[in-house]
Amino acid sequence: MIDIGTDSGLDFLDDRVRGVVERLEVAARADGDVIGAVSVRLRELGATPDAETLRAMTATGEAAMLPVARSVGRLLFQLAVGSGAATIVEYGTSHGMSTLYLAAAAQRTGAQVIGTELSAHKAAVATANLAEAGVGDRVRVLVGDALETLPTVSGPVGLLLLDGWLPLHLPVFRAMEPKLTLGSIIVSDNVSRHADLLGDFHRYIAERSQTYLRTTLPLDDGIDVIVRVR
Ligand SMILES: C[S@@+](CC[C@H](N)C(=O)[O-])C[C@H]1O[C@@H](n2cnc3c(N)ncnc32)[C@H](O)[C@@H]1O
Repeated sequence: MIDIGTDSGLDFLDDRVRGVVERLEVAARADGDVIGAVSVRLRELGATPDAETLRAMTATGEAAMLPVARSVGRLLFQLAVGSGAATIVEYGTSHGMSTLYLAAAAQRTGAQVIGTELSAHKAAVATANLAEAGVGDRVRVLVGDALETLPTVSGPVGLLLLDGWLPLHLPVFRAMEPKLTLGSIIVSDNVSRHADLLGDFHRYIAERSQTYLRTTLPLDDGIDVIVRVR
Protein backbone atom coordinates (compact mmCIF):
# COMPACT_ATOMS: atom_id res chain seq x y z
CA MET A 1 0.00 0.00 0.00
CA ILE A 2 1.13 3.51 -0.72
CA ASP A 3 2.12 5.48 2.32
CA ILE A 4 0.28 8.76 1.92
CA GLY A 5 3.42 10.42 3.19
CA THR A 6 2.43 12.41 6.16
CA ASP A 7 5.32 14.41 7.55
CA SER A 8 7.90 11.76 8.36
CA GLY A 9 10.02 13.80 10.77
CA LEU A 10 10.56 12.68 14.33
CA ASP A 11 11.13 16.09 15.91
CA PHE A 12 8.07 15.63 18.16
CA LEU A 13 10.13 13.04 20.08
CA ASP A 14 12.82 14.02 22.53
CA ASP A 15 16.42 13.20 21.63
CA ARG A 16 16.68 10.02 23.69
CA VAL A 17 13.53 8.44 22.27
CA ARG A 18 14.37 9.54 18.74
CA GLY A 19 17.87 8.03 19.02
CA VAL A 20 16.50 4.60 19.94
CA VAL A 21 13.77 4.76 17.25
CA GLU A 22 16.38 5.56 14.61
CA ARG A 23 18.67 2.75 15.78
CA LEU A 24 15.79 0.23 15.65
CA GLU A 25 14.81 1.43 12.17
CA VAL A 26 18.29 0.53 10.93
CA ALA A 27 18.31 -2.84 12.73
CA ALA A 28 14.88 -3.73 11.29
CA ARG A 29 16.31 -3.81 7.78
CA ALA A 30 17.47 -7.35 8.59
CA ASP A 31 13.80 -8.42 8.81
CA GLY A 32 13.79 -8.85 5.02
CA ASP A 33 15.67 -12.14 5.50
CA VAL A 34 12.96 -13.83 7.59
CA ILE A 35 9.73 -12.11 6.63
CA GLY A 36 8.79 -14.81 4.08
CA ALA A 37 9.08 -17.58 6.66
CA VAL A 38 7.03 -15.55 9.16
CA SER A 39 4.25 -15.03 6.57
CA VAL A 40 4.11 -18.75 5.77
CA ARG A 41 3.85 -19.69 9.47
CA LEU A 42 1.19 -17.02 10.11
CA ARG A 43 -1.08 -18.74 7.61
CA GLU A 44 -0.77 -22.01 9.54
CA LEU A 45 -1.57 -20.43 12.89
CA GLY A 46 -5.34 -19.94 13.18
CA ALA A 47 -7.19 -18.13 15.95
CA THR A 48 -6.86 -20.90 18.54
CA PRO A 49 -3.38 -22.35 18.05
CA ASP A 50 -2.21 -25.06 20.42
CA ALA A 51 0.79 -24.21 22.57
CA GLU A 52 3.19 -26.12 20.30
CA THR A 53 2.07 -24.28 17.13
CA LEU A 54 2.30 -20.94 18.93
CA ARG A 55 5.80 -21.83 20.17
CA ALA A 56 6.90 -22.75 16.62
CA MET A 57 5.50 -19.44 15.36
CA THR A 58 7.39 -17.56 18.06
CA ALA A 59 10.62 -19.35 17.18
CA THR A 60 10.21 -18.44 13.51
CA GLY A 61 9.41 -14.83 14.39
CA GLU A 62 12.18 -14.51 16.98
CA ALA A 63 14.70 -13.18 14.49
CA ALA A 64 12.30 -10.56 13.14
CA MET A 65 11.59 -7.23 14.76
CA LEU A 66 8.68 -6.35 12.42
CA PRO A 67 8.27 -2.83 13.84
CA VAL A 68 5.55 -0.35 12.98
CA ALA A 69 6.46 2.12 10.26
CA ARG A 70 7.35 5.67 11.23
CA SER A 71 4.04 6.97 9.87
CA VAL A 72 2.20 4.50 12.10
CA GLY A 73 4.33 5.42 15.10
CA ARG A 74 3.44 9.07 14.60
CA LEU A 75 -0.24 8.16 14.41
CA LEU A 76 0.04 6.16 17.65
CA PHE A 77 1.69 9.13 19.34
CA GLN A 78 -1.06 11.45 18.06
CA LEU A 79 -3.87 9.17 19.22
CA ALA A 80 -2.27 8.49 22.60
CA VAL A 81 -1.83 12.18 23.36
CA GLY A 82 -5.09 13.24 21.70
CA SER A 83 -7.28 10.67 23.42
CA GLY A 84 -5.75 11.26 26.83
CA ALA A 85 -6.12 7.51 27.46
CA ALA A 86 -4.92 6.75 30.99
CA THR A 87 -4.21 3.09 30.23
CA ILE A 88 -2.82 1.99 26.89
CA VAL A 89 -2.52 -1.70 26.03
CA GLU A 90 -0.42 -3.19 23.27
CA TYR A 91 -0.71 -6.71 21.87
CA GLY A 92 2.74 -7.52 20.38
CA THR A 93 5.66 -5.46 21.71
CA SER A 94 8.62 -7.14 19.97
CA HIS A 95 11.66 -4.87 20.48
CA GLY A 96 9.42 -1.98 21.45
CA MET A 97 9.21 0.32 18.44
CA SER A 98 5.47 1.01 18.77
CA THR A 99 5.90 1.02 22.54
CA LEU A 100 8.46 3.83 22.29
CA TYR A 101 5.92 6.08 20.53
CA LEU A 102 3.18 5.17 23.00
CA ALA A 103 5.48 5.65 25.99
CA ALA A 104 6.69 9.01 24.67
CA ALA A 105 3.04 10.09 24.51
CA ALA A 106 2.41 8.64 27.97
CA GLN A 107 5.24 10.77 29.31
CA ARG A 108 3.28 13.85 28.24
CA THR A 109 -0.13 12.68 29.47
CA GLY A 110 0.79 10.65 32.55
CA ALA A 111 -0.61 7.45 31.05
CA GLN A 112 0.59 3.93 31.70
CA VAL A 113 1.44 1.57 28.83
CA ILE A 114 1.05 -2.20 29.16
CA GLY A 115 2.96 -4.15 26.54
CA THR A 116 2.63 -7.89 25.88
CA GLU A 117 5.24 -10.14 24.32
CA LEU A 118 5.32 -13.89 23.87
CA SER A 119 9.08 -14.08 23.46
CA ALA A 120 10.98 -13.54 26.72
CA HIS A 121 14.04 -12.53 24.70
CA LYS A 122 12.15 -9.84 22.78
CA ALA A 123 10.49 -8.59 25.96
CA ALA A 124 13.92 -8.18 27.58
CA VAL A 125 15.24 -6.31 24.54
CA ALA A 126 12.17 -4.05 24.54
CA THR A 127 12.56 -3.30 28.23
CA ALA A 128 16.21 -2.34 27.68
CA ASN A 129 15.29 -0.16 24.68
CA LEU A 130 12.60 1.65 26.65
CA ALA A 131 15.01 2.26 29.54
CA GLU A 132 17.64 3.58 27.13
CA ALA A 133 15.02 5.97 25.72
CA GLY A 134 14.22 7.23 29.20
CA VAL A 135 10.58 6.10 29.12
CA GLY A 136 10.86 2.79 31.00
CA ASP A 137 8.87 4.09 33.95
CA ARG A 138 5.80 4.51 31.71
CA VAL A 139 5.71 0.87 30.56
CA ARG A 140 5.21 -2.61 31.94
CA VAL A 141 5.86 -5.43 29.49
CA LEU A 142 3.94 -8.62 30.32
CA VAL A 143 5.84 -11.70 29.16
CA GLY A 144 3.88 -14.64 27.76
CA ASP A 145 0.74 -15.24 25.73
CA ALA A 146 -1.33 -12.04 25.79
CA LEU A 147 -4.46 -14.16 26.13
CA GLU A 148 -3.12 -15.31 29.48
CA THR A 149 -1.44 -12.11 30.67
CA LEU A 150 -4.01 -9.48 29.65
CA PRO A 151 -6.83 -10.67 31.94
CA THR A 152 -4.63 -9.43 34.83
CA VAL A 153 -4.80 -5.85 33.48
CA SER A 154 -7.40 -3.71 35.17
CA GLY A 155 -9.43 -1.36 33.01
CA PRO A 156 -10.61 0.97 31.79
CA VAL A 157 -8.46 0.88 28.67
CA GLY A 158 -8.57 3.95 26.42
CA LEU A 159 -6.26 2.83 23.62
CA LEU A 160 -5.54 -0.70 22.39
CA LEU A 161 -2.92 -1.50 19.76
CA LEU A 162 -3.28 -4.87 18.02
CA ASP A 163 0.06 -5.75 16.44
CA GLY A 164 0.73 -9.37 17.33
CA TRP A 165 0.31 -12.50 15.19
CA LEU A 166 -2.74 -11.57 13.17
CA PRO A 167 -5.02 -14.62 13.61
CA LEU A 168 -5.08 -13.80 17.33
CA HIS A 169 -6.33 -10.22 16.92
CA LEU A 170 -9.94 -11.28 17.44
CA PRO A 171 -9.43 -13.37 20.60
CA VAL A 172 -7.17 -10.68 22.10
CA PHE A 173 -9.71 -7.99 21.20
CA ARG A 174 -12.52 -10.02 22.78
CA ALA A 175 -10.47 -10.50 25.94
CA MET A 176 -10.03 -6.73 26.22
CA GLU A 177 -13.51 -5.74 25.07
CA PRO A 178 -15.13 -5.52 28.54
CA LYS A 179 -12.42 -3.01 29.52
CA LEU A 180 -12.80 -0.72 26.52
CA THR A 181 -14.50 2.54 27.42
CA LEU A 182 -16.86 4.66 25.36
CA GLY A 183 -14.58 6.63 23.05
CA SER A 184 -11.74 4.15 23.33
CA ILE A 185 -9.57 3.70 20.26
CA ILE A 186 -8.39 0.38 18.82
CA VAL A 187 -5.57 0.47 16.28
CA SER A 188 -4.88 -2.63 14.21
CA ASP A 189 -1.78 -2.93 12.02
CA ASN A 190 -1.18 -4.72 8.69
CA VAL A 191 -4.87 -4.80 7.81
CA SER A 192 -4.54 -4.40 4.05
CA ARG A 193 -1.49 -6.55 3.41
CA HIS A 194 -2.86 -9.44 5.46
CA ALA A 195 -6.61 -8.85 5.15
CA ASP A 196 -7.09 -12.61 4.59
CA LEU A 197 -5.81 -13.32 8.11
CA LEU A 198 -8.13 -10.80 9.72
CA GLY A 199 -11.46 -11.92 8.24
CA ASP A 200 -12.92 -13.03 11.59
CA PHE A 201 -11.88 -9.82 13.30
CA HIS A 202 -13.30 -7.61 10.55
CA ARG A 203 -16.56 -9.57 10.52
CA TYR A 204 -16.86 -9.26 14.29
CA ILE A 205 -16.46 -5.47 14.10
CA ALA A 206 -18.80 -5.15 11.08
CA GLU A 207 -21.52 -7.10 12.91
CA ARG A 208 -21.36 -4.51 15.71
CA SER A 209 -21.56 -1.43 13.52
CA GLN A 210 -23.55 0.52 16.12
CA THR A 211 -20.81 0.01 18.68
CA TYR A 212 -17.61 0.22 16.64
CA LEU A 213 -16.76 2.52 13.76
CA ARG A 214 -13.81 1.35 11.69
CA THR A 215 -11.78 3.43 9.25
CA THR A 216 -8.83 2.04 7.31
CA LEU A 217 -6.00 4.47 6.76
CA PRO A 218 -3.53 4.05 3.88
CA LEU A 219 -0.44 4.14 6.06
CA ASP A 220 2.25 1.52 5.44
CA ASP A 221 0.50 -1.91 5.17
CA GLY A 222 -2.87 -0.47 6.16
CA ILE A 223 -4.00 0.67 9.57
CA ASP A 224 -7.46 0.31 11.06
CA VAL A 225 -8.59 2.95 13.50
CA ILE A 226 -11.68 1.71 15.33
CA VAL A 227 -13.56 3.82 17.86
CA ARG A 228 -16.03 2.47 20.39
CA VAL A 229 -18.98 4.81 20.00
CA ARG A 230 -21.32 3.29 22.56
C1 LIG B 1 4.59 -7.43 14.40
S1 LIG B 1 5.51 -7.82 15.84
C2 LIG B 1 5.19 -6.44 16.89
C3 LIG B 1 5.97 -5.22 16.50
C4 LIG B 1 5.94 -4.11 17.52
N1 LIG B 1 4.58 -3.67 17.79
C5 LIG B 1 6.80 -2.96 17.05
O1 LIG B 1 6.27 -1.97 16.54
O2 LIG B 1 8.03 -3.09 17.16
C6 LIG B 1 4.47 -9.03 16.56
C7 LIG B 1 4.92 -9.50 17.93
O3 LIG B 1 3.80 -10.08 18.59
C8 LIG B 1 4.28 -11.08 19.44
N2 LIG B 1 3.16 -11.98 19.75
C9 LIG B 1 2.55 -12.79 18.88
N3 LIG B 1 1.58 -13.48 19.49
C10 LIG B 1 1.57 -13.10 20.78
C11 LIG B 1 0.80 -13.46 21.92
N4 LIG B 1 -0.16 -14.37 21.84
N5 LIG B 1 1.05 -12.82 23.08
C12 LIG B 1 2.03 -11.89 23.17
N6 LIG B 1 2.80 -11.52 22.12
C13 LIG B 1 2.58 -12.11 20.94
C14 LIG B 1 5.37 -11.75 18.62
O4 LIG B 1 6.27 -12.49 19.40
C15 LIG B 1 6.00 -10.56 17.90
O5 LIG B 1 7.15 -10.11 18.57
